[in-house]
Amino acid sequence: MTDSRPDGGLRADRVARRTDGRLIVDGVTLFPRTGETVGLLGPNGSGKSTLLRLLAGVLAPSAGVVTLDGRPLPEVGRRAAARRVATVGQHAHTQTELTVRDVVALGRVPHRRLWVPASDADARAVTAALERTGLTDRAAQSWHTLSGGERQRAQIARALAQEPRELLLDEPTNHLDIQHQLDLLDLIASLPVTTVVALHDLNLAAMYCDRLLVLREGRTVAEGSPSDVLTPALIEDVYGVRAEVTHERDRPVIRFLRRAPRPASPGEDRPSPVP
Ligand SMILES: Nc1ncnc2c1ncn2[C@@H]1O[C@H](COP(=O)(O)OP(=O)(O)OP(=O)(O)O)[C@@H](O)[C@H]1O
Repeated sequence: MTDSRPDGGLRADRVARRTDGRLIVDGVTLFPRTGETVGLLGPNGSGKSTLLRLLAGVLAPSAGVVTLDGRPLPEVGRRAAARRVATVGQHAHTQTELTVRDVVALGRVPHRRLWVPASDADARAVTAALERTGLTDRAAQSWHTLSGGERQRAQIARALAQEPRELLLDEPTNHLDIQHQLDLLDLIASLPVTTVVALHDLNLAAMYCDRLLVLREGRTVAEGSPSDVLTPALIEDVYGVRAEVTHERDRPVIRFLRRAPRPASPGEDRPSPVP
């Protein structure tokens, strides 16, 4: 599905962020199409989280602009933006006394007026979000007793309860076992929302993203479909790792190649065995 409005949705136009005199995001443009899943790739420290925080309006750009339906984010206002854009960061901190359902219900806050009790629609959105993330059984459990992966899923559920049209995720598969990684990305890819997701796993990005944006030192070095972007040359150039790329059902599959350890030649000092 493509966006019929020329300036619709959440967009970053030549955004830069300077911190301590260093450009950590440098002139990045990202125009996600409605409903698509855009993967943000790049080595550690390349600016993925900072770009997500600029898109979320948590950080202000030093140059360039982030717009929501054509209006700069500061003009849209925090509350109105929160009804549209949900974010899941890398490190979620939430008051420990809350139950899982309470945490997920926080997603409804932007939709509720002050002092007005939760409506049936709020309760339905929370129940649906718990179901979609497989946390129904955990609803009454207190947050601080959850495993790392369950906390991650609860934060995704909170974002879903928000019923956003734009979803920003920073390494959402971090703490998840492989089954939950696949379930989560299946879920994200199936949602009728525009998603920008920072990922480290190139194979998961290849499987689930419609488009990829690769950053290095804050700058875009490649953008396009997974097949166009994830070439051996790009992977070696950006990550310094040799890789073999094949294709399955039009999606790249990446196998990383490490040089075999060089056998010691006769007479050469061998490393001492670990005691
Ligand atoms: N508040 C800050 N003050 C100083 N430097 C910062 C600040 N925030 C980020 N940086 C630096 O900016 C660069 C980009 O950081 P960022 O967290 O956006 O990278 P990333 O691509 O998300 O990294 P990772 O894959 O390791 O999560 C890093 O070098 C980081 O140290």
